[in-house]
Amino acid sequence: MNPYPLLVVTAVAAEAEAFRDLLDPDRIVVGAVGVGPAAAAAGTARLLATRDYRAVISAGIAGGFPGRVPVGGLVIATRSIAADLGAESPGGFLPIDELGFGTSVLDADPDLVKALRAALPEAVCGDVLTLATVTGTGETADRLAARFPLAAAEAMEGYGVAVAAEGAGVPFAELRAISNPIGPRDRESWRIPDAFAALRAAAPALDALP
Ligand SMILES: O=C(O)c1cccc(C(=O)CC[C@H]2O[C@@H](n3cnc4c(=O)[nH]cnc43)[C@H](O)[C@@H]2O)c1
Repeated sequence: MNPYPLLVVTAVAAEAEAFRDLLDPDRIVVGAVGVGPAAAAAGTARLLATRDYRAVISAGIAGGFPGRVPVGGLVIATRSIAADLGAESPGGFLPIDELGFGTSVLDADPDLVKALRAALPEAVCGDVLTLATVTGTGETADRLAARFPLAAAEAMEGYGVAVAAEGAGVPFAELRAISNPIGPRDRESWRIPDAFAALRAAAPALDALP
């Protein structure tokens, strides 16, 4: 058995507190590193530099693509995709992959995904988009859904955590609980307690990861 702890990275303290008390601190370290891909990458890199970890998980709440995952549901990322990293053009969005500046798509570690799927059979598996701007119109939601037919959710940190994990040579995965549908902004309707309940229900699955 790998002796090193698992690192679970959330954006805000409330997400970390949602399940920290359910996890053995000797086996799983939970850290809140800030909102957005830059804070996620910098904060994860800082934590990974302090000690050895066997894997890193980006976890927290997210928006879900309507019809692909329900509010209150869980999403296991097969890939974390920086959906707004690239350039606009008259012919459409050009990801950095097409600009020759690396990749906007990072695969989750297959062994972690397999273990999460086994422990959370009710979770949806799909791409999770990382955006610096929360989608707030139906037009943007439709455009993203068409550009990313395999995307189940969007959040603001996964790709940043994945970049830091890749830089440190540590396996990465992303687990999201859906607090709101992606679409016209209606912050009052976000069901954060339901998403936190889903995160708490997923705590044993984190404990079971290799
Ligand atoms: O208001 C609260 O009680 C509260 C508690 C925990 C977290 C929050 C946040 O607003 C955290 C922002 C966090 O949420 C992710 N998120 C959630 N829905 C979406 C979305 O539709 N699009 C993008 N990101 C979303 C995101 O990862 C942020 O870090 C509030």
